[in-house]
Amino acid sequence: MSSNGIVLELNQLSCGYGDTTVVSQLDIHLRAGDIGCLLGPSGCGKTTTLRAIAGFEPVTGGHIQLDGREISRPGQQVPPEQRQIGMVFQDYALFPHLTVEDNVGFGINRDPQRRKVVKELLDLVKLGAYGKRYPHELSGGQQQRVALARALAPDPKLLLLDEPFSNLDGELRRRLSAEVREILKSRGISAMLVTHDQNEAFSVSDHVGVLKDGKLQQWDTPYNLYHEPATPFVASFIGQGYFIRGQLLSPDTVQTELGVIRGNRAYQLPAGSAVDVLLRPDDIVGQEPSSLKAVITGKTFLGATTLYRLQLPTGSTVESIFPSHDDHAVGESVGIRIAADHLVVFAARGSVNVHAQLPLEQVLDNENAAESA
Ligand SMILES: Nc1ncnc2c1ncn2[C@@H]1O[C@H](COP(=O)(O)OP(=O)(O)OP(=O)(O)O)[C@@H](O)[C@H]1O
Repeated sequence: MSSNGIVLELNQLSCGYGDTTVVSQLDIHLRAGDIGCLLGPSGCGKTTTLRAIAGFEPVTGGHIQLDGREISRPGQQVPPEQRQIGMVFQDYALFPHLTVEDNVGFGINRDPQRRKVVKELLDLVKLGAYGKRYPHELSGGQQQRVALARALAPDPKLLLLDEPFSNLDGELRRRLSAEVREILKSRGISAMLVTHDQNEAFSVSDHVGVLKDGKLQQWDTPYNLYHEPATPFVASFIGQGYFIRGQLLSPDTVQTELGVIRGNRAYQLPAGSAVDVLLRPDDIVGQEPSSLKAVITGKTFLGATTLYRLQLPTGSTVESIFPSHDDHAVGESVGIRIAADHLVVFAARGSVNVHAQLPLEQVLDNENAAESA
């Protein structure tokens, strides 16, 4: 680890294919022992970034440092096998003709401790009894655990995981991702994951970078990405929610159709500015009696809770999570109240009409237009 506790640094990193820049001026610092994640829509450059870190793609701008040592810059790069980076791929990529033990020990053939290390790692991934089996005799989840043990055997400085759970489904996927986090944390292993699954990103990682069109929108904790999104894109890509139009009354209060809402900070916009206020389903709760009424237009039963889509008197739509025993029918009018600790506000890109509600897609289109202007 370098003296500042950072294991991986991407500084103004750019890379691409031929003349096409795919990833542009990325700044990411991963602390030693942390699990980072690159998250974003298909084609935003997640895998390209991971491959650049691994040394499979040259960089066209900026540089990458691992453990205080520069490993990539334009025209110069340390070969992948000399980077001390382990990789786990979506398709496991195990050697079919080698036993589980030999797969795990493959990268440490000359290590006198090989047997001991292999045993320890197989125990770590809960496959101690499977050493003599071949990959085709294992389930998908077990094969991925072997791949993880194999990647950890040479004691890498950093582990890269490219969509490691996407060949698995449902419950197994959720369980294995939690297990992998526990394994990495128990050994203090630094890792960077690529996924397009937000739940997976949140359950595995300490920090998540949201990419859009090869640019980093925000590198932050899952909590902050959800509650303090830095851009309208992050606000819409992460979690659920609707924007309603508002007007800033003072640095921390906004007039909206749901009344005056006080935020948790001073917003850097002049009083009177038109703003778009993000309301997540957990920012609106049921309350009876309440002068604030909304009509239920949609209902999704989620088990412990129910997600309701609500229409406000002005026609705007918001969503709200109710405890599931607080059961209502579509068409019913319910009392609500705002319970937003973290009020997320962006400068509105349209008219100052407080009651106008922009569809999210339009907010994003406006943002795109502003970016390319
Ligand atoms: N070998 C290649 N040659 C040329 N273009 C490529 C190559 N690999 C990827 N690209 C392009 O680079 C862009 C980013 O691809 P990348 O695989 O990094 O995206 P991603 O975010 O990982 O997407 P996904 O979630 O779909 O895997 C895409 O437009 C893709 O078409």
